[in-house]
Amino acid sequence: MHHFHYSNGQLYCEGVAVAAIAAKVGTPFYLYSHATLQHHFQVFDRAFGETPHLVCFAVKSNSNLAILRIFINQGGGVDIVSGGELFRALRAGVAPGKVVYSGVGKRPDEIRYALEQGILMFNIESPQELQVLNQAAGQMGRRARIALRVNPDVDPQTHPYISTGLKQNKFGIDIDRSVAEYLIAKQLPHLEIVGVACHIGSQLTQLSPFIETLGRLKELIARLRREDIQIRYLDIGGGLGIQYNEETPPHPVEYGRSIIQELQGLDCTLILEPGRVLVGNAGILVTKVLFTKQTEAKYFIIADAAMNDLARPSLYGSYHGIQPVVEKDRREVTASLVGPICESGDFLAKDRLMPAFDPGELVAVMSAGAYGFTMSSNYNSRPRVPEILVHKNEFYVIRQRETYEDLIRGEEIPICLTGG
Ligand SMILES: Cc1ncc(COP(=O)(O)O)c(C=O)c1O
Ligand SMILES: N[C@@H](CCCC[NH3+])C(=O)O
Repeated sequence: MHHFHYSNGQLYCEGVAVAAIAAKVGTPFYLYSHATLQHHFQVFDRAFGETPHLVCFAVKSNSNLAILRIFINQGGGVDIVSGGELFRALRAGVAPGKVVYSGVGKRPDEIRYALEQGILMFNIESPQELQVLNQAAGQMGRRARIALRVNPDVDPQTHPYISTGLKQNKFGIDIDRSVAEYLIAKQLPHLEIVGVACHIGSQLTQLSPFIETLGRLKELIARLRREDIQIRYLDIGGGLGIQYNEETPPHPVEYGRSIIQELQGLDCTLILEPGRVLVGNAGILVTKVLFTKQTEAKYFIIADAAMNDLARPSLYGSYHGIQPVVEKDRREVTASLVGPICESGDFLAKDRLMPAFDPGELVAVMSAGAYGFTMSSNYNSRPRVPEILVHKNEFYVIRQRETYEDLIRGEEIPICLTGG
């Protein structure tokens, strides 16, 4: 559903003109539609109907407290990968019993924090982690609920940097070895085996890799049950793709239907960890053109947002739609939309046909709600941009623009350098 739309040649987010927000908050900024976020959650959640399930939003895709709160208010849980994400999610109001914790490198302090809070489940990614968690739980007088995150060796057919379920990836425990690890875990006194977890990659545009994975997970659960290891939760991760350009990913309803069908009679509570599909198309990045520049080789449109604000194009060569905030009659040019950062890899769109934007014009970088702000940095000492949420006919600053003072917070010049 699209709550970003044009009316009288102006881009709107729900009932608010994007240009009016820009006039108030300056550029660049991230802009999200509350209605879209809520709608995406509901559609995804309802796609699993009466099947016992929990939608654990992948915090890494967008960790703004207000956005987490929207999903939590709908009954959602969270998938976290760090102590920092746990802290955020708790601040946003999540019940610890709805938190699953993935990641290949959990630190001892992060493990203790999650144990203290009593999260739903640790998704264990190595034999050593199993031992460390058991020990930590023992020391704290707790019992940790666990799943093993298995690596099924399935090709998700996505960008190599974001595929996670192949043998050569660092993630999970080889599915063929996982039964042996489950048997070890069963002997560890401070662990309670409750689940099986898996996540094969991100931005998947086909159902077949999911289905192939489910087949392997079902087999594994059957084998575990023969070993008298009871599995209550099956966590199948996230990864459902969205349309950035010409992709045709399955609709969440189709995704849900095929999964339910595949898992009939399994008698597990399903856990899902969607990120991108909930937030990706619910947000845009709004930037302003500073200059245009014709060189001998190319035409550049230089904007005030850069790779530090949105890393995806530079990092993965990803496509994001580029649209005017205020439409006007004009030609199209083959251009690169670039930022002020001192790297030639700093582009938001490269050698593409786009409107011939003029200096001073606002540009919307589409589908920027997932892995946009969360992957942003202060490179080139650029303050991170604000995040704005539109709800009905109002807009709310849900994260303020960083200041120069914010940039140096925590830094100190030691006395040995000041001669004091
Ligand atoms: C363990 C885990 N769960 C969930 C996700 C969310 O993925 P996506 O945003 O593709 O739905 C990721 C990232 O790919 C992940 O690593
Ligand atoms: N950061 C990636 C997705 C990574 C998924 C993390 N498991 C992207 O923007 O597409």
